[in-house]
Amino acid sequence: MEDSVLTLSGVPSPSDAPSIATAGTATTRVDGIGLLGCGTVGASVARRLLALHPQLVRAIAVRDPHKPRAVEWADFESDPFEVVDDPAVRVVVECIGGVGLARELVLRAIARGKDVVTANKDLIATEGPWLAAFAARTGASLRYEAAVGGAIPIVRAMAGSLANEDVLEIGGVVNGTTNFILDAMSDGAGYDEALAEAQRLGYAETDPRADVDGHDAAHKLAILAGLAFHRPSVSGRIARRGIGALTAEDVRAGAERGWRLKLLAVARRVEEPPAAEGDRALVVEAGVTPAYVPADHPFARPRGAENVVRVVGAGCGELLFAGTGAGGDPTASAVVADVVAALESRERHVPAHAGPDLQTVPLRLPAFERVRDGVRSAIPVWAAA
Ligand SMILES: NC(=O)C1=CN([C@@H]2O[C@H](COP(=O)(O)OP(=O)(O)OC[C@H]3O[C@@H](n4cnc5c(N)ncnc54)[C@H](OP(=O)(O)O)[C@@H]3O)[C@@H](O)[C@H]2O)C=CC1
Ligand SMILES: N[C@@H](CC=O)C(=O)O
Repeated sequence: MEDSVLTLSGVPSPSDAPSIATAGTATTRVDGIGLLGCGTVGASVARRLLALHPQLVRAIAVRDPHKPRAVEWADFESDPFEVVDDPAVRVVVECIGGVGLARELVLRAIARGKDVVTANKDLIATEGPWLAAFAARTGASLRYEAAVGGAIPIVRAMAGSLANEDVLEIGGVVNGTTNFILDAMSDGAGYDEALAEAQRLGYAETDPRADVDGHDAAHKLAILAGLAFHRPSVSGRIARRGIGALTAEDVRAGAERGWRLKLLAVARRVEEPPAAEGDRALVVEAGVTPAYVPADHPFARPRGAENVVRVVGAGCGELLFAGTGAGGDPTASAVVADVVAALESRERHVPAHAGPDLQTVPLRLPAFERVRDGVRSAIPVWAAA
């Protein structure tokens, strides 16, 4: 039983998990909240939680407790493990990011049966499938609405209202930083100045290469695809191209034809091989790529740090989820909703997927090719309905 949880097919199985898993799984009965990280997202979360539930916030851990912050809190902790271990903390809110320390902290919280809320798409898109299975074993819950689309409630919609939909396609514009940059470039700004502004506004990841190289969008697409197609799905298998090589000339060439240049992240069903031993295998085309989008298409609409996720289902038809996809306050809105759901335990947490991993093949789109100054460029065009 233990092995089946820790070795989900094709998903990395951290070697330290068994010892942590057996370290203690007692579920606490308190309602305290422990916040890990108080940066762009964490500070907004702290302000919202302190306004809503001041008596429930037990501890906030940061790297540098002496740094000035716009959060009214007297005693910042420097040891996040102490916050996780605090018997008064039942809900651990991870806003540190990355897959090193954050992963250790989330594992520890789950091992102790505590509810975990995280905005960390990197962690969920690389280890989410087995973390969810691990949480199911210890009685913990794992919620990550903020990991995709900032304030847009797409994770909850996919895990709840659309859980039984036959999804044919999911995706769209899921990275606010790159959308902000491409938008600014179409208004005449330079790439570097637009990126610097996105960083100043708190949209970009700590290392902005995660945004511009398409990693962040691939993480979000893996999470969406897992939810849409009910299969363990990790971002390392998603074909990815970023926006770093795009020029103002590329933006202009599209605009002349009525197209906007967007970083798209889309997964769509292409085939379904015959059932094997009761488990349906499922293949989807998935990719992150810059693409020209006709100006009247929903994918062309996001401005600045906005995102749009389109779900196309056999039953529901086309559904659009749009809104602010990055920044402290919009992301905190989703984090706090998860915290309240965990406190009230009134909604089931995001399900652990079973069965064979989602099989992905690269997204195929027609390309617009042109030669300028002897250099050939080919940028895909989103021509689908
Ligand atoms: N920014 C955004 O728009 C969005 C971000 N996210 C995700 O939210 C998460 C946080 O992002 P963001 O707020 O932008 O990141 P920041 O870099 O602004 O904040 C990170 C926080 O983690 C703290 N931290 C780092 N190391 C430690 C440590 N060893 N012990 C305790 N605390 C530590 C930092 O402390 P200190 O302040 O002392 O340096 C800081 O408060 C990431 O997973 C990100 O991908 C999700 C959606 C949107
Ligand atoms: N860096 C991310 C932040 C939100 O997820 C983005 O730009 O979308």
